[in-house]
Amino acid sequence: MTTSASVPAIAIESVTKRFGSVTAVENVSLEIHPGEVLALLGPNGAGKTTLLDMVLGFAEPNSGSIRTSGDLPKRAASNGHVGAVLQDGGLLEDLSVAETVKMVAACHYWNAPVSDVMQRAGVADFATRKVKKCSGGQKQRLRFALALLTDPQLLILDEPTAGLDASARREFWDTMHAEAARGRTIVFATHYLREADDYADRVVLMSQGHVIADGSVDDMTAGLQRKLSAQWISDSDPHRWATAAGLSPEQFEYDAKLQRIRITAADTDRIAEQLLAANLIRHLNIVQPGIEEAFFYLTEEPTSQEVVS
Ligand SMILES: Nc1ncnc2c1ncn2[C@@H]1O[C@H](COP(=O)(O)OP(=O)(O)OP(=O)(O)O)[C@@H](O)[C@H]1O
Repeated sequence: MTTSASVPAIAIESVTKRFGSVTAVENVSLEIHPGEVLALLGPNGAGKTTLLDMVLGFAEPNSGSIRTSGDLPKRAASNGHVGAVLQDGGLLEDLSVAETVKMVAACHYWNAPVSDVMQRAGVADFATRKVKKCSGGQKQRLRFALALLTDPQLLILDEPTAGLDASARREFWDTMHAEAARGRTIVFATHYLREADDYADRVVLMSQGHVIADGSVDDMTAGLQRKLSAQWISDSDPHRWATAAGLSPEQFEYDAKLQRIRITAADTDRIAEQLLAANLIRHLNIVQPGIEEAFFYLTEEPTSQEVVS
């Protein structure tokens, strides 16, 4: 596997894709560098699959250009420079796992040693099992083995762990992590925000065909409000304190039964210092917003799905 740091792994320039009256992707530009692990997030219909399909050469943009390792997507894919794990890429149910890998290997002009690929993708242990007897997680590993056959510099994964249980997801990502450590560029679309947080160096958030945020999870959560909670231990009225501190009723809550205050604010550190200095609270807890909060805030998805620890 060779990578050149000077040529972007993927260069997307002002790309727009329409389906009739629907604009699935609008004027998107992105540069993805060799060795990056990038998560593509966004609500249903945001344009993630359409963008990945264009990167893989399955669809053509209406305008703009895409290059993968400096090449046209179709050429890069046919040269084996790009591997893809798609959610429901077809598999022949009556073949065994090993037969499937060998058959697909035979279709390539060049392939990495089959036994090595099977080992790396974690399918060697169930190599003789028929595809129809494999679990969802095992089938995804098999698709992953097929994607690795040409030793591609770039791996594109569209919702690779959709429908898998937590342990199958973790096993899949452990394997993927090892491939990222080998310097492969990995771009994956997911609805599991935790996966983006755990495995990606960079997160691109799409909504309605546009890129609305691009950076690390820390960048995306930096400006969000934190949540402070603590036990109120003073005889004074917490509401009076909150008003004097300039907190609005939306920012301040007091549970008289539990004697706990809850504050939502950007400057919780300063507020905590004041409360502690005046000996008003104990058992202080400040929660930093995570990727879920950033996602729902930026995409304005309903907050009922918000996960607050
Ligand atoms: N072949 C197609 N014909 C017509 N419209 C399409 C086609 N493919 C996608 N679309 C539309 O383009 C928009 C973007 O869809 P896309 O599948 O790219 O979104 P997504 O972010 O991958 O969504 P999801 O998370 O639900 O998979 C949607 O409005 C979708 O209905």
